[in-house]
Amino acid sequence: MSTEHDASRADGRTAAESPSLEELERRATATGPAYGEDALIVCDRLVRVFQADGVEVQALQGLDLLVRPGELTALVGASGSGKSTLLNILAGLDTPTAGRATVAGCELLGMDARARLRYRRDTVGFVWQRTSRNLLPYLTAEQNVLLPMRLRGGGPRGRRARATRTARAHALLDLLGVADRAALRPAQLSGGEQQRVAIAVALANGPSVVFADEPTGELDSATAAQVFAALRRANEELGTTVVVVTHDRAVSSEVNRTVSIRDGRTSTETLRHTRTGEDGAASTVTREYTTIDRAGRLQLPQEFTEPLAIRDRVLLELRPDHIEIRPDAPGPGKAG
Ligand SMILES: Nc1ncnc2c1ncn2[C@@H]1O[C@H](COP(=O)(O)OP(=O)(O)OP(=O)(O)O)[C@@H](O)[C@H]1O
Repeated sequence: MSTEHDASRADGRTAAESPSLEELERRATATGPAYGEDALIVCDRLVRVFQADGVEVQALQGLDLLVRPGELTALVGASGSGKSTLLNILAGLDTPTAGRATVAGCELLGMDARARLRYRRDTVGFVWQRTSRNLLPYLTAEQNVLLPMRLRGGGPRGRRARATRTARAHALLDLLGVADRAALRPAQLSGGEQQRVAIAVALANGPSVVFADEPTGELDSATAAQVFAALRRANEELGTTVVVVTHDRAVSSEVNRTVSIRDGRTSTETLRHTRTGEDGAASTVTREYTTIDRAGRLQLPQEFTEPLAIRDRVLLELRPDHIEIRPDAPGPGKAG
């Protein structure tokens, strides 16, 4: 028997459309887990509206995103979809018009200047597209990595502490495959080497998350693959959560989770994992998902709706393990 039939009422409205008073009371008092309770990054209905020449631009339109500790996530999307706006908010450089954003327990909306400074110095690390924004040109690679540790201050002083910091800088440069470049200045390094040193700088103070905004935008594809490999190594070896923003869809093959942003909202998500077959051979399985926002809204991709001429409304049927979505049946007037 169809669940659609079960859910129908005499007034033609379904139980979901017209819940009973008891159901409304139950929903109001239900205390499920808080949204994003186990996530490191929580974006809850983020809205960012810009005013440009009297025109309102809705860069983020209620964006929901959860990133769990230890994930390596790519955010992809067309130009203008809202990626940089989101990253600027998560970086603490901009504030949303509405909604909530939390990173490693820090509420980004209510932070005063001092908390914001601490957040940017200790909790998060950044790698930007332009290498000149990442590295100081008059310092060597090693000195660049040491700088955030020095600026942090507060720790032990003296020769021993200096030796510990230097050893950490070397270990990070080594992890990222640029230890032999430690004594060189940025101008003496290739673009890919500069970005790998920049990742070491971002990791210097042991942040919970590294945000990278188009870190391979100025690199050829072979060099870009090396930089992605360095980000992956940081993620795997140090457990650092990494979020990479890019318009390059090819990164999907480099990371386990790719979230697409469309019109200021998350729209689809691709997950990759490795499966070992019965013969012991490993293969990569990739699945694409459509995301459902907190209000239960689902964006149906055009390639699904067009062939079935789906418009305006659809019929939903609840099955034991899935939901069926059907085109609206032709009305009496239309049926031949
Ligand atoms: N400061 C601003 N003032 C006015 N409009 C802005 C501002 N910043 C961004 N926008 C608008 O917000 C929308 C989203 O921009 P955003 O830069 O976040 O997109 P994006 O996905 O990062 O694009 P790209 O890949 O080209 O960098 C665009 O329509 C953009 O024009």
